[in-house]
Amino acid sequence: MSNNGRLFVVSGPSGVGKGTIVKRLDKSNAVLSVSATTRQPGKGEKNGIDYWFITRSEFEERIEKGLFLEYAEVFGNLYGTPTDKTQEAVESGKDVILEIDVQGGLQVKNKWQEAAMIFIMPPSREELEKRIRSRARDSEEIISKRLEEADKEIEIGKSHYEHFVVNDVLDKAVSKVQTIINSY
Ligand SMILES: Nc1nc2c(ncn2[C@@H]2O[C@H](COP(=O)(O)OP(=O)(O)O)[C@@H](O)[C@H]2O)c(=O)[nH]1
Ligand SMILES: Nc1ncnc2c1ncn2[C@@H]1O[C@H](COP(=O)(O)OP(=O)(O)O)[C@@H](O)[C@H]1O
Repeated sequence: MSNNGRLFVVSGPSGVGKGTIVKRLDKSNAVLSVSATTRQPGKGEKNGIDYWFITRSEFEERIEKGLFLEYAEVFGNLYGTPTDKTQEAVESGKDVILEIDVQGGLQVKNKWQEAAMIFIMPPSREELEKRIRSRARDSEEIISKRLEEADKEIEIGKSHYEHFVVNDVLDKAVSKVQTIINSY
């Protein structure tokens, strides 16, 4: 059928502002995919809205059953995109936005060549560090891990993604991502 929605992968280092950007995209013809994760819910996070919070054994069971479009371990926790919800949305003509890490992004691209790959870049390393700190939820150890990982993610992003948006001024970054989505 011709009126299927499209898949948009949005990746970028932790703290760059992916979550903030995707929340502000036009949802009239697009949905945000809700991932499953084994990490603990953060303050104010709701099951089924921010993530599907499940145990590691439930997650592993779902891997065995082949229920994930992609999954990856990020900072010690498993994260995955449920295939059924994505499929349903796409078949109903909705675009689906996947805010996932680069490992997952590459898996999606392998299975679904038409997926559009968008990478969010920080204006600078200093600004990235500031944003990670501004969330005030990570320990020093986790913060330095996230920064180390950021360099690796950016390298992978540069070689495998098609669209790059620097998240400097938020409104501008949102409209650039929106323009990319609208161009498909
Ligand atoms: N591969 C994959 N990565 C995901 C998924 N959901 C979230 N992530 C990524 O996991 C990382 C950690 O997410 P989270 O715990 O929400 O923290 P934060 O995004 O860094 O604030 C981020 O890079 C997310 O993009 C998913 O379903 N699959
Ligand atoms: N353009 C921006 N300028 C300044 N701060 C931003 C900008 N975009 C996002 N932030 C802030 O940076 C922090 C990390 O953003 P978040 O969306 O949680 O990142 P990610 O989902 O990539 O981990 C949040 O405190 C958010 O409010």
